[in-house]
Amino acid sequence: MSSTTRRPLMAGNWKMNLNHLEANLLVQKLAASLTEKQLTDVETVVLPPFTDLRTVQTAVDGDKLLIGYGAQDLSPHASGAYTGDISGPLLAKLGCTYVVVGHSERRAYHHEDDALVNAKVKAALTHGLTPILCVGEGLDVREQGGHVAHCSDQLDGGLAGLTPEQVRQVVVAYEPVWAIGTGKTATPDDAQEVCGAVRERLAARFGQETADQVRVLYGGSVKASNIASIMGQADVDGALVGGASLDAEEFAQICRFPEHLAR
Ligand SMILES: O=C[C@H](O)COP(=O)(O)O
Repeated sequence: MSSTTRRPLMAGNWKMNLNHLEANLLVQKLAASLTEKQLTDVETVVLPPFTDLRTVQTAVDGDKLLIGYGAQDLSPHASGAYTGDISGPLLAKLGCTYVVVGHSERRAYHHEDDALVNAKVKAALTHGLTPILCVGEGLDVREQGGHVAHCSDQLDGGLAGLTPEQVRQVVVAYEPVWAIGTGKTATPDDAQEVCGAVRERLAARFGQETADQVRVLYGGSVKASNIASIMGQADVDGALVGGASLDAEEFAQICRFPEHLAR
C-alpha cells in the first residue's frame, strides 16, 4: 500500500490552551473554512483539553460537523479511586475517537515510561479509542545519531503485547522533541527517515500488511508554510500539530495541503 491510499490525518493538539468558549469558536471556524470534500479527503481532528470536550461534542453533533475529536491523555484504568485522572470509558462516552498517548511532554513532566504508555495504548484500544502513540528523540540523542534506534525502542515498548490486528488500529506520531514548539522543523528528509524506519519496524514485528495500514504522522513546528513538503514524503501520512492548530485559518490551510502538493 502506498502513502496515497492511507487517508491523511491532521490532528490539532491544543495542549493546555483555549477555554470552552474559545474551543467552540475555533471548531466552528475550522469547519466553515473547509469544504465537505476537503474534510472527506483529509481526516481533520482536534485534541482539546478535557474541559472542552463536552463543548466540542455539542458543536460537532449539533451541526453535524465532519470533524473528529479526542483527548490528550487517558488513565490506564477504567474507573476507580484515581483522583484527577480521566478514563477511556469517560472519553468514549463523550464521543471521543482519538487519544494521544506518550506525548513527550507527558514523558518529560509526568515521568511516563514505556510500560505506562503501553498500558495506556491497551486501555485506549479496549475502550474503542484510537491511540496516537508518540515517539521521538531529544536533541542529545539526535546529535549522537541514535534517533532511529531510540524511536524504534519507544515503538516496541508502546506496542508490546499487541496483536497485528490491534496495531492496525494505532496511529504513530514521530515528534522529535527538539522540534516541538521551537520553530525548528525537521527537514522533510529527517521526517521521512524516522517515519520510514517506524514503518520498517512495524513490518518486522507485525508484518508488512499491518505496517502498510498504520498511519504515521510527523509533529514538530508544523505550519501551513511547511506542511506540503513534509506531506510529500512517502511514509508521512499526516501531522500532529501543536501551536499552529490554535489558529483556525492556519490549521485549515494545513488541512488543505493537497492543493499545494506536488507528489
Ligand atoms: O503535539 C504536537 C506537537 O508537540 C508539536 O507541537 P508544535 O506544533 O507546537 O511544535
